[in-house]
This record gives sequence, C-alpha cells and structure tokens, in this order.
Amino acid sequence: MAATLAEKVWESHVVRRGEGEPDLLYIDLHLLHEVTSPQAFDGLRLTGRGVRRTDLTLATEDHNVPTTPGPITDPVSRTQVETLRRNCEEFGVTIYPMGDAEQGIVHVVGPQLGLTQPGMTIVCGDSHTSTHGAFGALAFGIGTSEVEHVLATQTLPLKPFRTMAITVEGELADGVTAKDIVLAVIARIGTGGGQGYVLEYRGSAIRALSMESRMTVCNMSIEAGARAGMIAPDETTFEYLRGRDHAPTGVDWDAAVEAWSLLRSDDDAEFDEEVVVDASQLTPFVTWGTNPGQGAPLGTAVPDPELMPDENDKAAARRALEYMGLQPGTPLREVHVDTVFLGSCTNGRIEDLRAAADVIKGRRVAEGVRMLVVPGSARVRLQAESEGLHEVFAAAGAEWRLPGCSMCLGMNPDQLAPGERSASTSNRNFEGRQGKGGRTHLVSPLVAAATAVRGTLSSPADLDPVSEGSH
Ligand SMILES: CC(C)[C@H](C(=O)O)[C@@H](O)C(=O)O
Ligand code: SF4
Repeated sequence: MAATLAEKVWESHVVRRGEGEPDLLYIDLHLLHEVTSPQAFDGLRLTGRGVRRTDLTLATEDHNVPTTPGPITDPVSRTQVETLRRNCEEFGVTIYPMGDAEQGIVHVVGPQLGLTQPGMTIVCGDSHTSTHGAFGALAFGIGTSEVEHVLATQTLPLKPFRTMAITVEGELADGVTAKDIVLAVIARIGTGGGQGYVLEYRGSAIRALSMESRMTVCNMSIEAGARAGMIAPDETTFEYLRGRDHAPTGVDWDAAVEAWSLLRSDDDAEFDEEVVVDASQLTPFVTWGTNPGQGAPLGTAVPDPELMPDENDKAAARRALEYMGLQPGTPLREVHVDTVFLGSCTNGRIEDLRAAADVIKGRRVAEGVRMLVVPGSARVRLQAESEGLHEVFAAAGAEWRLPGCSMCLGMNPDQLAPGERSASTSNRNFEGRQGKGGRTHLVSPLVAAATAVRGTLSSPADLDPVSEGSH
C-alpha cells in the first residue's frame, strides 16, 4: 500500500501492536536536557530501573546556562544543571556540560554530530525536537513521564497521527529565507492548524533549502501545533551527513544511503490534508502579536483587529496589540526595538550567523539598541570564530556570547526588561517568553541584522550601502 514518509518510518519502528492499544515504537535516539529530565531520573531510582540504552541517550546543558563566562548564579538554574550532571554520572549517560567542546542547544548538537539520521525515531523532552525531522527522521517532543519510559525501555507508546503535506513550490526572492516560509505557513494555518498531524514539507522550494534551513522550517512545526515535521532525505541530506562523527563510514555509508534514498512518500500516497504555498510570492515575514501565527509581511502594517472576520482572532489580536504596545495601522518598518537576539535552535547555526554577519559587516548596531549573538553550540561558536564572524559582530557593537538557549526563553540571565521590545530569531513570542513584560517580534537572521542597524524592523534591502573604507 502507498505510504507517506512518516508512515514508513513509523511502521519500521513498531515493536508491538495490539487491538485498542497505541503502537509501541522503538526509539533510536533519546536526547536530554536539564529542564525536563530530573523527575524522569527520580522515577527510575524509585523503581530501581536503569537506563536501557545509554549508547542511544545523550544529554547537554542548554536552557539554564549563562552565555557570559562564569558559574551559574541563579540557584534554581544551578540545581537543574547539577542534577542533570549527577543523574548522567549515576546512570552512565554521556553529557556535554557547560564549557565542553560539544556543548550546545540539544537540537543543534544532535545534527552537527551526525547522530540525527534519516529514518530514525528521535525523542527529547522538548517541543522543538521536530527540528530533527529535517533529516527525514520522525522526531517528537515528549513529556517527562515519557522521558522516564524511554530511559527505562527505549520504547514509547504513541497515538496515531494524521498527515499534512506542506507543498512549497517556486523560487524564493532574494532576502527571503526558511524562517519566512515557516512564519508564513503558521500565519496561514494558525497555531492549532497542525494539531494531530505530522507535517511533511515538500516541493521545489524545500528541496532547494540547505540542511540548516530545513532545520529552521521543521523546528517551528510545533508552533503550528503539529506533532512533528519532516522533509524527505536527498543529496543535500547525505552531503550534510557525510563524514560527521557519528555518520556511517565505508560500506556502511553506501548501504545507509541506499536505504535512506527509499525514505520518501510514495507518489500515490494520500495525505489527510495539503497546504500549497507559492514561494515566489513570499517576502520577509515578522510577527506583530503574541503567538507565532500572528505574523505579517514586513512591508505591511500592524493589522486592525476590528477588521478581522473571526471573533476569536479579533479578541486575540486586541489582547496581543495591547500587550505588544502597538497601534493598528503602524507600518511594521516603523516599530522600534531595544534588543536584537540572534540565536536559538531555530536560527543559531553557522549559516544563520554567516547570513547576519554579511549584513552587519561594515555597519553599526543602532544607538540605543543591544544585539546579542549567541551561537547554538560550542562548535558553531568555534567555526564562526575561525571565519572571523565574531570580529564582524564585535566591530558593529554586538555582543558575542557563549552557546545556549539564551534569550530564546527567560530561564537564564539573558532576558528582556518589562516593556522592552526585541527582534528575535527564535520561535516563540508568547507573553513574557523572553522575560516578564518583554515584547517579542520573531524574525529571520537577515531581518534581525538589518533591524539591529536601523533600530526598527527592517530587511537588508532597507539599508544604505556600506560606505567605502568602512570594511
Ligand atoms: C523547557 C522546554 C521544556 C521547552 C520546550 O519544550 O520547548 C523549551 O525548550 C521551549 O522552547 O519552550
Ligand atoms: S533554543 Fe529556545 S526553543 Fe530551542 S530548545 Fe532552547 S528554549 Fe527551546
């Protein structure tokens, strides 16, 4: 029978199927961080269980780590991190602690090590586990009790899902990126539009994306409410994986590529739903509200809630504008920001830093604006430094930080003050997400960089040319 990519990966992992029961799936990779693992380890201790497959389990410290040198001063954060270290030591799980060459945001670490591979099932107690779907893996965020289940058994009972194809055809215009695609998709289908679905992104515009851009797209699947997001593996995927630390080698590599090449939805496979997007019509996209679906093209204005046909949308928009301190009709390009955050598991990879550095080079961060540049991992940081990107950012007046989740969420010292407004390359703009009372506009790395320079939401096309001699 014809099957979708998601169905194929699912079927190949079922270890038990019973009438009226959810399928029990084998899990190929289990990633851990300090926030959602402590009670899971406590549960193991209480029941006298161990970690079933320490070789398929990996932990990193990301949410609570400061991005300036020095120890963790916040007692809650310190306890979280110390608890993870103790648990990993006790149960024999590999951990990448602060300062380690492999430390970083969990969804940056897995792919860069070649641990994330096509056709795998991957879980983590973190909603943005969907990122790994960019490789054609079925990757889910799970709750703490499920973390315990996977630690103990390396399996997980999972409810059936529906499938949605997100078909993005055509060519992106200059300055339009993966982030703009996914923000536009979420604005279209809404934050609940993907509920119960595994999304499969496909079409010529998706095929044309680099692996890192594909990760940006899949990362935000959860912001549409989806269970997961996937992209069928292809040459781009294989080229990215080739030679990575945990990628197969020699004859194993050839066999793997052969098997991975079969991981695609059959031509006659049926999706429960399909959304079609014309990539050539997309422009840089920003959010104006307090959920990732409240977004609009940068070239437009803050929308007027009173003109929204749907009563729920209207009420939500009213509330959002009140919180965001925005007036309907204000051109988005005139919205001033205090802070620019470049980083996170959505846009904290080397290509994101390169793209932003390219815009910033020879320019200055606007007076009164602070810009934080936070690599997604220690490796990304090292790579960026070897290319001199840190100097480009520093010369522009931006802060070059240590890797971590940073200002993506208020669990570490990098936070917005009440009322402060940011342009942020992260994935969530909920009330208080980046600090109590903070106001977040989600943007691409290109928009983040241009916004830093002009001090208002901007794209690189809005910038004056770099003057001679300023390089
Ligand atoms: C802290 C963690 C559980 C959470 C998540 O699940 O996504 C965080 O990473 C986030 O982005 O909000
Ligand atoms: S960078 Fe942000 S979205 Fe990603 S795992 Fe960390 S807190 Fe969650």
